[in-house]
Amino acid sequence: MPLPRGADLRRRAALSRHHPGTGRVRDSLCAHPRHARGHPQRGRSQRALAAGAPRPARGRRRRGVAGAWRRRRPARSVHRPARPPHRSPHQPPRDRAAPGRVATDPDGDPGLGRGAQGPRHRGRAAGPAGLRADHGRGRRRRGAGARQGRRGMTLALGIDLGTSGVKSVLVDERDHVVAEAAAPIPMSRPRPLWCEQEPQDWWSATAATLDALHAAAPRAMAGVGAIGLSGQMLGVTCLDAAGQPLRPAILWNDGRAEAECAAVEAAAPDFAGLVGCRAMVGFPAPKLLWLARHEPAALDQSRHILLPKDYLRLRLTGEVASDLADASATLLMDTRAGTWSADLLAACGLRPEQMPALLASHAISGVVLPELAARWGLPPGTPVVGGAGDNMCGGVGAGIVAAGLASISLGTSGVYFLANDAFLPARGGGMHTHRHAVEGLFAQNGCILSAGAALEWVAQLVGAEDAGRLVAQVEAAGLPVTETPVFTPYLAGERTPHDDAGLTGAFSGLTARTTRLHLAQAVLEGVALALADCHAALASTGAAIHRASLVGGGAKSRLWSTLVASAVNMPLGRSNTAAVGPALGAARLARLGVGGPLLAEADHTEDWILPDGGIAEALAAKRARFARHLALR
Ligand SMILES: Nc1ncnc2c1ncn2[C@@H]1O[C@H](COP(=O)(O)OP(=O)(O)O)[C@@H](O)[C@H]1O
Ligand SMILES: O=C(CO)[C@@H](O)[C@H](O)COP(=O)(O)O
Repeated sequence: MPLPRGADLRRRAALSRHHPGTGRVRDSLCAHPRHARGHPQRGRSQRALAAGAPRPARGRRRRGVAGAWRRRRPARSVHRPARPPHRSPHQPPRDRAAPGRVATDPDGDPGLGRGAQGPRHRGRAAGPAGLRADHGRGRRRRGAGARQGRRGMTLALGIDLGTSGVKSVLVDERDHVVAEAAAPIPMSRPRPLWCEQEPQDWWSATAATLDALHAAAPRAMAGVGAIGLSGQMLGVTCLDAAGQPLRPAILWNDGRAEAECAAVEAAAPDFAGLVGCRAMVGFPAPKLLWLARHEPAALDQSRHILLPKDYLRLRLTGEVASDLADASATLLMDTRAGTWSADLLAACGLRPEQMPALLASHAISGVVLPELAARWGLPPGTPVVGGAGDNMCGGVGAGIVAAGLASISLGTSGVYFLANDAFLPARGGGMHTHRHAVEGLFAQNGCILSAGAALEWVAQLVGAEDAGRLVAQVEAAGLPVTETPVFTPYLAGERTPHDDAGLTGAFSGLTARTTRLHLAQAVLEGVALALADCHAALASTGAAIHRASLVGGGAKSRLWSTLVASAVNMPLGRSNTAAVGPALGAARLARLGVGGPLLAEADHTEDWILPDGGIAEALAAKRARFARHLALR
């Protein structure tokens, strides 16, 4: 059972004495990513920087001068269910924890080998195999984890519930990832257009990563000052009063609710102006109306409707809450006001009490349950902050914390995310505007539904051992873009710019010389072309994109990164933490929540991926054929 709140706070007070903060103070302008060495716009006007500098970060930095990360009280408005949830009724009675893979600073925690590996999941490598835990700083950072343990320095733990798996990272006060672990999550497509996951699998995978981190880096876990949550967005999770899932979660790439979109939009006179975009398939509001129409009992019995990472919060802390950023994409909120809309809830058959309390992304939502803190060697009463959707957290992880900065995510989905200091609702083109995790900022988004998902699909199709190895073979082959087929990645319909759940994927230009590697490269190119469509949709709104960075698992590939840079014709920053960007962003929000700086280090960018003239020309030549595939639906 959850510890009584008063006891939690007493433990937390004790903790704050034992873990004095070490927040660093940096000049806010110098910390801006555009000032990074090698940045293409370095030295340009400072006005946008001054205007766009994130307010919370400045505030925290000032507090950091006092030398300690402040501890904050958990939000009062959060709700606790009758008892902590333990297992989904959809699961077999065994613990389905997928063993996590872990990578740590090789010298960080003595006595533990690096890269303890769990078994493969469905024949694919689990998690970000091959990522070095210290991201290439092993020699310079020798012994860092051990020192942290001795000095009691404060680390932040970021947990990212991606669609393909959970990634958890331990981040030190200089923003270095000292250990990370990953565990896969299965996905189910039980009917055409449907896409679901079991909340219990989210929790099992999360627990597996934290077990792995605890086993590999116990001292670092003992130094954790706060936890942040990032998660795949838009998932609908229906829970009973005890926190038990009533059905599998309906994911962001589920296309069942097309018929419900018009009815949802009709519920507000200026729907897009209120929520930030048109009602589109895959978003929570139409999916909830679908449940009201097709599974009314499940909706009626739901005591709580949660987003994916908020289910993790419930399991971690026993608290029911969400953050304003992730919740702003439900299409059930007055996005500017930051409140649930009574009209939209009613239109979807929802009762206001079914919705969680809303918090800022850096606000403390609760503390880790005592038995879990003991299991993972976390300090008793470790606070968990609001966190945000994975795209907002990916943005924070990539330093996208001022207007005009963008990130492009190559995860299961592909997302173009542009931070803005104005709320600019999207009125078409499959675009969507939400709140950013950084207070005062919003973000314009374009999203393609199958980026890594398309790569995974072709890897399975051609019998590759795993997607990463297939990409390595493609890179080694060096095939000219002029010789590969054209591929449209509409395997689950498409959101931006088409907003059409009925679109299908296609290859064209196959010849007797086409090999499995040609097909695989065509998929990478097709994703790049689809992201170029997002870029064009964003540009058509008049958006000024000063700089863009890559995040997500696909960013591990130089070829894929170059294809994307060439398709959008922009240099793209790529950091050593790109593949765990959302988890890093969640950790940064956690640190902010306990009085540390948002960005402790100016920039992680290791290299700039430049557009390649030849590739850009070949992709441009393929664009007309790519567009013609739309007629093949
Ligand atoms: N070495 C690699 N090169 C290119 N893509 C990769 C590589 N390794 C993994 N991926 C892709 O990265 C995707 C996972 O990225 P990730 O950001 O973790 O996604 P999510 O957050 O949706 O779980 C997978 O779909 C996989 O196809
Ligand atoms: O629907 C969206 C954003 O609107 C997706 O981007 C999900 O948030 C899934 O993210 P990944 O698992 O692909 O990172």
